[in-house]
Amino acid sequence: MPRGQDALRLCAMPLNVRGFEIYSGYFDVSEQTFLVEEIRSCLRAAPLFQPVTPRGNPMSVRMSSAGQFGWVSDRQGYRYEPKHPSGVAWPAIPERLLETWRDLLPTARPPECCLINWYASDAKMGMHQDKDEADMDQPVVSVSLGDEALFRMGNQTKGGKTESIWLRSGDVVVMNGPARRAFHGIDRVRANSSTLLPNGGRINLTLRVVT
Ligand SMILES: O=C(O)CCC(=O)C(=O)O
Ligand SMILES: [Fe+2]
Repeated sequence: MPRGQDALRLCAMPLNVRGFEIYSGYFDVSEQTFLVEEIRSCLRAAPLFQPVTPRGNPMSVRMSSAGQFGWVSDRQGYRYEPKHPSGVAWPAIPERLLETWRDLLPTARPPECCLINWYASDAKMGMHQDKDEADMDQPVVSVSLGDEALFRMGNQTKGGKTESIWLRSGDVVVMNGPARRAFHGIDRVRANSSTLLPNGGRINLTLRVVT
């Protein structure tokens, strides 16, 4: 159920926080439900796994990917791989997400990875930069589904002042320009703040150009 161009334009004015463009309520509930179904189908082909940091610490977020490349982390480091750890190819990126990318970023190259992050209510993601991509001038698009999460936005170097915002189900964040290289992370998830996912938790989808 692709949404009409007019509907897309209605939410074209994002909130700008330190260069992070936040499209609040970009997806309505029926579109969120559709996306969850699409992601469930991706996860049947490429199940969630628990990544380990290069230092050997398990991450609290479980992950998988769709697209030509998937992001993985283990003792060998952070990187993109053409296959899921089980050896199967990653499933295709759902068309609705490709459409969103084209809507928000008509001049960017198409995304080659959709990282699927799954947060249980106690999961978080430490402050980091997205910097495993070859062309860091290409934007990143992030979609939030399910429980709300406190998203912290910092600077292009570690430390300094930060600002936080609660991301809700259906929100989309574009990281482009200086914000593309800015530190960011998820401090916490607010349990039971959404009814989208029957067992609670949060899904974050991050679209990226890898090569
Ligand atoms: O979960 C989020 O909203 C952010 C995810 C993120 O920063 C990442 O996957 O690199
Ligand atoms: Fe990130």
